[in-house]
Amino acid sequence: MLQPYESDLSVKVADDLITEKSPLSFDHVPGPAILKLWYKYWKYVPLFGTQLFHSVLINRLTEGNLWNRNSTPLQYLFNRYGPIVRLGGPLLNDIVLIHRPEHISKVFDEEGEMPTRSGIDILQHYRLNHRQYRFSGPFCTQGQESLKWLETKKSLRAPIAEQLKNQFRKLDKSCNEFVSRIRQIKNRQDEVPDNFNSELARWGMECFWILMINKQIGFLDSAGYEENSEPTKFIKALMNAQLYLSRCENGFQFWRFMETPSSKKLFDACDVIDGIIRKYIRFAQTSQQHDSALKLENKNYINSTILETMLIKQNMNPNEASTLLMDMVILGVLATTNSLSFLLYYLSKNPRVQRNLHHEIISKTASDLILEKKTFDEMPYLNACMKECLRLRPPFPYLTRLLSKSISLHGYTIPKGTYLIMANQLSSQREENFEDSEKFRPERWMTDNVCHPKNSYLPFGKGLRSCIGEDMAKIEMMLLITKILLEYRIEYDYGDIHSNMLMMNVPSKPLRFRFIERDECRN
Ligand code: HEM
Repeated sequence: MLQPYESDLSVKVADDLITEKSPLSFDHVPGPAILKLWYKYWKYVPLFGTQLFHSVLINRLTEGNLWNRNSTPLQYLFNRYGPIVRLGGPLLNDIVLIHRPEHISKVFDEEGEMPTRSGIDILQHYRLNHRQYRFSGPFCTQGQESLKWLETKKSLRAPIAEQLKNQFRKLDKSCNEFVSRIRQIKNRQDEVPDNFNSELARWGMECFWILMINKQIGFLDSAGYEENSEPTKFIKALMNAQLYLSRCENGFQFWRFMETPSSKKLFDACDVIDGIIRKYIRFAQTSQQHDSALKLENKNYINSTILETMLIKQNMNPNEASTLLMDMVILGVLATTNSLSFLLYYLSKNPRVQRNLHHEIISKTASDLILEKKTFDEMPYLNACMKECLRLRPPFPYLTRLLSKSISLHGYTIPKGTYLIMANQLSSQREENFEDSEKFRPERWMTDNVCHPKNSYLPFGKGLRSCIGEDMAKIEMMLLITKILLEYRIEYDYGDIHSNMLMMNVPSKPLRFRFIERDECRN
């Protein structure tokens, strides 16, 4: 039975009252009435850790014994209270959890011109307080600042699409280098070492800089692996940043009051990343001065790199550009490489799918056909495999929005200022939205009439604040999978890999894949 929020248990929620015509007040939204600190819950809302801090006490709080071995805490809450759950407290805005596609649609339909999502407070703190910058970064930006970001974002879309086409050959080359690297690092049982995720991060960074500055930096070169090389320093800092970002955000946020070991390590890692990014910003500024006369005269940015576009066309200062690039790296590049890890895992666990995909790849790359960006439009199975992986393991399991106006959801009035957590991973794993939802079945995306409810699958978010790196991520992932499968069959012999939360879904175990040479196997 549903219980109304707060202590007035005498208020009964009659189903027939729940109509859009006469919305019930917010106080009727069900949710845990007796709040109790509960650690397990917290880790399932990591992205939201920020705004939730003052409600650390609230967010892990719930009624009775929440631990249910068969479901995540979030599922428990939905099973217990229904499709709309209110968590709230005396200290902060209320939080409402939703998962139904029609409710998610409604939030996006009404998100307005300045949508706000939950930021990442420790990153904001790093920028605004530690570095004294003025831009808190795209992931954190809110209010008026976000209008400027949205303008920048709009102007970057065309250059990104342009560079994905123009730099395709370089991306292709870096994927070939990665494939060769696998050959160097796998052991006699064809197994790659435990740190394969950081190898993938090197490849992700190489692709990132190709697209931003049209150059290969050498993350996959032998010199780039030397202990004191810039790529090695960058990758170490990146992995540390991911780890300590998550430690600072999830859990009690002592860093708000004083420097903690985790915030220090995070800031040190961010300083290294910032320092290296700034070096490329300085290069771009120099080359900009060099030929800016020509470019400005012709108002022609076609030959500019994305970084130059940020600096020239968007007039971003180095602090702003560095902040944007750092967010893209820490959250975007790692989201891509973690998704790739899961895709490799799913392919290794589903030999039939891997075989079908290999056949498609062979047919498209037969004879001396040169791979091009548009080749992927003709590879439906590859696209389907990627979608299926992002359905089961989207890097960001939640989307969040701060309501800019009151809306009516499921018969309740949800007031302006409420934080909405939209459980998109849960939504794309519910049986009513996807049949056999737990299975990795790319074929579900192959029919003309894909029948899942609108907005039940949103790995890249939606609306004005949706992911700017979607095409980059997709093209890079498809290119690398194609190259890998052309050379190797992938196997994995260990226990199931689930996801851990490190600001995003990351594989719970080392990626000890076996890459077996194609010419040693029959398929
Ligand atoms: C598989 C890879 C990726 C996934 C699944 C992903 C997913 C997401 C999601 C869910 C959001 C929030 C959207 C929303 O709130 O509606 C987001 C935002 C963002 N992503 Fe990605 N992302 C990926 C890769 C990338 C890459 C490669 C980059 C850039 C290099 C990037 C840059 C960004 C930026 C800058 C934002 C903030 C956009 C804004 O606030 O307006 N992402 N991403």
